[in-house]
Amino acid sequence: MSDELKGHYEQIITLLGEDVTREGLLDTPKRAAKAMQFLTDGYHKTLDEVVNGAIFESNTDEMVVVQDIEFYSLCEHHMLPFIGRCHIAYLPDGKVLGLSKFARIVDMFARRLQIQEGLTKQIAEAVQEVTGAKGVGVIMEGKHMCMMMRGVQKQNSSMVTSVMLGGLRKSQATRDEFLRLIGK
Ligand SMILES: Nc1nc2c(ncn2[C@@H]2O[C@H](COP(=O)(O)OP(=O)(O)OP(=O)(O)O)[C@@H](O)[C@H]2O)c(=O)[nH]1
Ligand SMILES: [Zn+2]
Repeated sequence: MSDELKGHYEQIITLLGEDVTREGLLDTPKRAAKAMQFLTDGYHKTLDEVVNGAIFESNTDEMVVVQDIEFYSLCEHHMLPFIGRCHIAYLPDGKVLGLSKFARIVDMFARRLQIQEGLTKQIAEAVQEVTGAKGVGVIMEGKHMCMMMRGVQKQNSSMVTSVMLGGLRKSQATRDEFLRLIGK
């Protein structure tokens, strides 16, 4: 697979007008293939693997917030990066999830071709599925290279998306608490 991808990168680089035999580019097709495979390795992961059983019993029923999880994704329209921060809140129902697993869930979905809205929803639904929480909220703030480096070239724009499930959807007060905790 990697060799095939490497061959395609050789063609792409040549079609872009470069000389793949010049010294600086000799290993570039291989590196590019490897980098792209890393940036899309979310396709080869499952929620079970990523969570690895790190669900713990707990009698806490207060909101838990994990904020400022950085993400790096690729937009499905241009395959250019969009990057930013993700904030996750949940209302535990007898179980809590290992802290690092929130970041692993974010990476698993971010390392695919995505639009930010879909990414936000997939993360929220995954957290809901593994924790069985009474409510889940996910807010993502992203900067899209396809809007900054090309196209309309707006360097200061960012996109905010949110998905609220269960108690975070139903209760304005709970949503407000989430926003307050992340300083919004
Ligand atoms: N809603 C949404 N749109 C996105 C996201 N990433 C990129 N886009 C948009 O997808 C659209 C694709 O529009 P097209 O007109 O088909 O493509 P294009 O000619 O390259 O568009 P421009 O970017 O306007 O030059 C653009 O408006 C992008 O800004 C995303 O995560 N969510
Ligand atoms: Zn794009």
